[in-house]
Amino acid sequence: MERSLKFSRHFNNLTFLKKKMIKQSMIIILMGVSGSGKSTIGKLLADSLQWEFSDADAFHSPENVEKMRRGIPLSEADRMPWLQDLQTAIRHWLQNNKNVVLACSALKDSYRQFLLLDSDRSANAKSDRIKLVYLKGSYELIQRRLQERSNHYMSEKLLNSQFDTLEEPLNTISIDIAQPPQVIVQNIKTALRI
Ligand SMILES: Nc1ncnc2c1ncn2[C@@H]1O[C@H](COP(=O)(O)OP(=O)(O)O)[C@@H](O)[C@H]1O
Ligand SMILES: O=C(O)[C@H](O)[C@@H](O)[C@H](O)[C@H](O)COP(=O)(O)O
Repeated sequence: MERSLKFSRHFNNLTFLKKKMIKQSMIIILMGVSGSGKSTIGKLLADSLQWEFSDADAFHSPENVEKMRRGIPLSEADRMPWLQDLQTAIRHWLQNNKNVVLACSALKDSYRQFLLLDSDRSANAKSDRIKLVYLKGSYELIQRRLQERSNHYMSEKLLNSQFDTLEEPLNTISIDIAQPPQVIVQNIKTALRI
């Protein structure tokens, strides 16, 4: 009895040490309105870290994509299944210890709460494995960039509604997007200390 108790304590200590030694993966969510540079910066950042890159655009249903193509803003109900799928993906990455940069508009506080606070089941409160980075820029700058962007379904007419829906995050790393892409990537890495 005494022996088996000792063994089980020893085993628990080993499991604890093993957990501490395995470096836990991280998810960086790059958020901001359409045209703020989430995909461009996200790919560069993921490349420079040798992490996976994922674009939340790819999680939208064909119906959502068609709506945005026609210049109709998504409703709360349109976004719910999309956010649900993104939450499932984040859980999967965390469980499989994958480092991922995710480009995702995450315009409202409630969406961020859903993705950041409710995705990491092992976290008691806020997950420290999911980092949020806000790509911040003026309407005029982003409008100019959207006018120059081609091969994208998103109608530039939606920029007004994107800004109307946007709730700027507080107490979050906020990066000025007026800089060249490589400078932005370096600023994000510096801010996150990675
Ligand atoms: N820092 C930057 N400087 C100049 N152009 C940029 C910068 N970031 C993005 N762009 C350009 O702006 C447009 C929108 O960027 P994109 O990455 O598609 O934004 P989002 O994914 O947020 O919609 C693209 O044509 C992209 O090449
Ligand atoms: O919630 C939304 O209204 C959309 O998610 C939107 O914010 C997102 O930005 C689009 O997917 C367009 O794609 P781009 O951001 O790449 O333009």
